[in-house]
Amino acid sequence: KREPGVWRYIEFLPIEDMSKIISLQEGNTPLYRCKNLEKELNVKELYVKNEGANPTGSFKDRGMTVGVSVANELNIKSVGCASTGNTSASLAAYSAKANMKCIVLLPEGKVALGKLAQAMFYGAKVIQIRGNFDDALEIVKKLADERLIYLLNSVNPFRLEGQKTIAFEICERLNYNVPDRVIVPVGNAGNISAIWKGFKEFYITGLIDELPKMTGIQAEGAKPIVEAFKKKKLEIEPYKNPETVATAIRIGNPVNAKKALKAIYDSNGYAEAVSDREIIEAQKLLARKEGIFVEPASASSIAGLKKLLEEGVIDRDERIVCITTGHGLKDPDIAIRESEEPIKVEADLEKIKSLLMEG
Ligand SMILES: Cc1ncc(COP(=O)(O)O)c(/C=C/C(=O)C(=O)O)c1O
Repeated sequence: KREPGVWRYIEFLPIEDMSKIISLQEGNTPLYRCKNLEKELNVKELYVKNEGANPTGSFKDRGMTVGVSVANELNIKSVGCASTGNTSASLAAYSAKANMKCIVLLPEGKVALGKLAQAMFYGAKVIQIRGNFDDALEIVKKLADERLIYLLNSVNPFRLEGQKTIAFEICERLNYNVPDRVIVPVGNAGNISAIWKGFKEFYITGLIDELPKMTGIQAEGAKPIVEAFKKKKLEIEPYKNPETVATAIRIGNPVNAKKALKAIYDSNGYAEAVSDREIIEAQKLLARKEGIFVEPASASSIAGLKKLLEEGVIDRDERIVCITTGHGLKDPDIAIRESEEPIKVEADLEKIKSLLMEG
């Protein structure tokens, strides 16, 4: 009997020497049936695939276990990436286990606290640049061109090979009853492309006989893929200054835009943008209705579902899977800012009882 997790699907993964695999037992994340949210949103069948349950708290671990294992096979000694945070946290962890040097470039002041703590604590060399993610990516690409680092952003196809296992797990867990629609938050656009690749591979091998509509959600202030989709184009107009509270997807020039748009067109899917307010409301709804705490960017898939139901794009009787991509603890500042103030009081029973009465 095979262990669950990314390497359960080893025949679909690009590794020759299994002894070189670097794994933190990633994958095998929960697929929750969200009956409370179904009532709230008036949909028939809604699941949430919570990638926040991965070892470093995001779906990036799926891509990194494969990317770093391949780097290990190639006897690479130093790896690097640009990151809005989660990629750097994940690469720092996997490269530590692989005994590789790790350098990460982050947009100064725009990385959520938990992610910065991870990258630092796992021992990566953390460089904060005065610029945004896209500026950082341009630099690490040049470092890679000069062979100074092995690049593990999602321009590296081995990253997508690991992330496609999200589709495999959804299929297995639903006994190969493929969802009608899979909704994914989109930043650099690697994940939606990878998930589509996974469904297609299960289709080609005859394990499933239908394919889901791939639906990408971006933030209003960083939606080059949504704009291209609305014009039915394959080329994007990059954003010079992407802006959103969902800093994980604060990306203006997604490297996988073409792959993502092809996935959306080929699957008869859709792309939509949501406001920061809609993202935060969805983040709160998911926590307070289903007990699932995710970081803002993750909740954009829920915000997008709500919006597309209201717009009549998504039918209420579809079987829907929303991917939530990162744990809520990644961004504690926003969670505290968006919550009711704690009450400060002496440790006095009567006082506390009176507070309980207030309800
Ligand atoms: C929580 C969360 N949700 C969604 C995305 C978007 O996925 P892609 O569309 O595959 O980029 C990210 C991406 C983060 C980085 O790009 C990075 O960490 O550098 C994320 O962390």
